Amino acid sequence: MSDPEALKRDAAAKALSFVEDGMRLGLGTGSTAKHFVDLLAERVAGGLRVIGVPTSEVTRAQAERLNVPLTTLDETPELDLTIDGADEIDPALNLIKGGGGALLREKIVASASARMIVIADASKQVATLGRYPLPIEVNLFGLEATRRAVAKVLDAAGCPGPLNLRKKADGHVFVTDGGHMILDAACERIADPVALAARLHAVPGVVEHGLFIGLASFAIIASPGGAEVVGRV
Ligand SMILES: O=C(CO)[C@H](O)[C@H](O)COP(=O)(O)O
Repeated sequence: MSDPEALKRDAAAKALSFVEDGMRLGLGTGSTAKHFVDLLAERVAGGLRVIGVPTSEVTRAQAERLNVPLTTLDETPELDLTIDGADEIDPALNLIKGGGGALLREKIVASASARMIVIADASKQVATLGRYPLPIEVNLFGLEATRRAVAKVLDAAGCPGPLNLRKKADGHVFVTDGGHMILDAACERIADPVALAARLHAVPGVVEHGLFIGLASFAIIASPGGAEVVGRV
């Protein structure tokens, strides 16, 4: 059995080979992206000049601790490359993201980047998105009304539910960096991610959802045989 952390680190290490001196980077969130920031920091200590926009307060704290220079999208609105993990990756490189709750900033940062590399171990590859619960970030105002409207959209899309308000291990409601809540939708199989993405966006109160359509340029997938590029570099 391969060590999952070693696989994530392999994917992160390969992604580092696409980072060039002077690049403006989007820094992802999650355990795989954490490996990337660790490895990037080693290169920065060795003289690599980059500047990064973190996709969460957790990643910001890590990057600051490791002396990776940071900026914001207000100062640096266009980025060269974002490197981030994913919860699921389909053959068209559509993604489910947001398992770590950072989907809103992750999507803003990826959208501001010329390219996005997804790093993951092979367990994240699926034929059809939906096995992993789809995170939907919602405003606190009108939460129950929004939840019902989202449930209708999911029902029409063939998602059986349940639709759960995300809670932390201590039982308290999970609050995102933007001060919102997350509804996790059990879909099992998302037959048409593009249509579902559009319908979720149309619900007032939905801030963002974890379907990342057409944002990933390519993926680096690590398995015990090595880390392979999936898609066109
Ligand atoms: O979208 C994310 C956080 O919001 C993460 O990228 C996703 O959950 C994957 O995390 P990990 O690398 O820990 O499996």
